[in-house]
Amino acid sequence: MSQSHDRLRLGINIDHVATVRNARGGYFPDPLRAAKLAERAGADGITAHLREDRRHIRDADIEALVEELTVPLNFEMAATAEMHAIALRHKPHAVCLVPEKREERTTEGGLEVAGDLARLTDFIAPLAEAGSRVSLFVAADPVQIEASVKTGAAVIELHTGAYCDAHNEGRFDDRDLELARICNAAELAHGLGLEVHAGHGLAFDSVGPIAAIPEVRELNIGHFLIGEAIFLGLDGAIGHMRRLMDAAR
Ligand SMILES: CC(=O)[C@@H](O)[C@H](O)COP(=O)(O)O
Ligand SMILES: NCC(=O)COP(=O)(O)O
Repeated sequence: MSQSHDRLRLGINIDHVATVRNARGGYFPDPLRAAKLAERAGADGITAHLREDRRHIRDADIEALVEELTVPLNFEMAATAEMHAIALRHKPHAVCLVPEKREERTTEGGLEVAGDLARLTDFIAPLAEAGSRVSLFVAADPVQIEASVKTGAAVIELHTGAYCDAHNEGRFDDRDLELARICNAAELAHGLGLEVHAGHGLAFDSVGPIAAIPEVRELNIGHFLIGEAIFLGLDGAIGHMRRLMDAAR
C-alpha cells in the first residue's frame, strides 16, 4: 500500500468480481481488469481472498494479480499449509490471515489467535522473512489483539461486520456499542505497536465513523463497492468512497 503517513489507505477487495465470473463458469468479468481499473481510480491496494473452496478468486487470478498489479496486493488466506506454500511462492506485499469455514457465506468472525498462538507464530515467521507484511483479521477483542502482538504479525485488521450488520438492520444501540469496541480495540492495538486496518461490510453510509478512527491506517472494502459498480461504474463507486473517507478525517 502507498506509504503516505496521514492518508487513510483504501484497499479494494475484488473477490466478488470473480463471484460474477464464476456464476457462468466463464472468463468475464475479469478480476484483473477490475483491479487495474481500481488502480486507475485511486485504490492504494488490491485485496483478494483465495479461499480453500475457490468459490470466487482462483489460483490463476492470484498469479495474474502478482504479475500485473502496480499497487500492493493484500493476499487474504486461511492459515493452512496449502495457502502457506502459495504465499511463499508469490511473496505478495501483504498476507492477511482470515478464518474460513466452507459452509459460511462470508467471513463470520475474527481469527482465533489466543487459542492458536504457537502454531500461528510458527506459521507467520517464514511469511515475514519472505518480505510479506502479515496481518491478522480479528474481532475487536482485547484478548485477540494482545495475542496478535505475540505472534510477530505487524498488522491487525479489525472485523467491522457486526458494526455494519447492526447499522444496516437499524439496531443503532448495538451499532454504537460495536463502534465503541472497534475504537477501543484500535487504540489498544496502536498502543501495542500494531498497525491497524479495518474492513468487512463497509458501505457509503457506514464507512464514516470507521474512517474517523485516528489509529486506523487502511480500510479494505469490496462487496459493497462491486455491487455499487453496477450503478456507478467501479471508478465512480471507488471515487465516492474515497471522498467519504477523506471527509471523515
Ligand atoms: C476477511 C474479509 O472480511 C473479507 O475480505 C473476506 O474476503 C470475506 O470473504 P468473502 O469475500 O468470501 O465474502
Ligand atoms: N477484509 C475485508 C475486505 O477485504 C473486504 O470485505 P467486504 O467489503 O467485501 O465485506
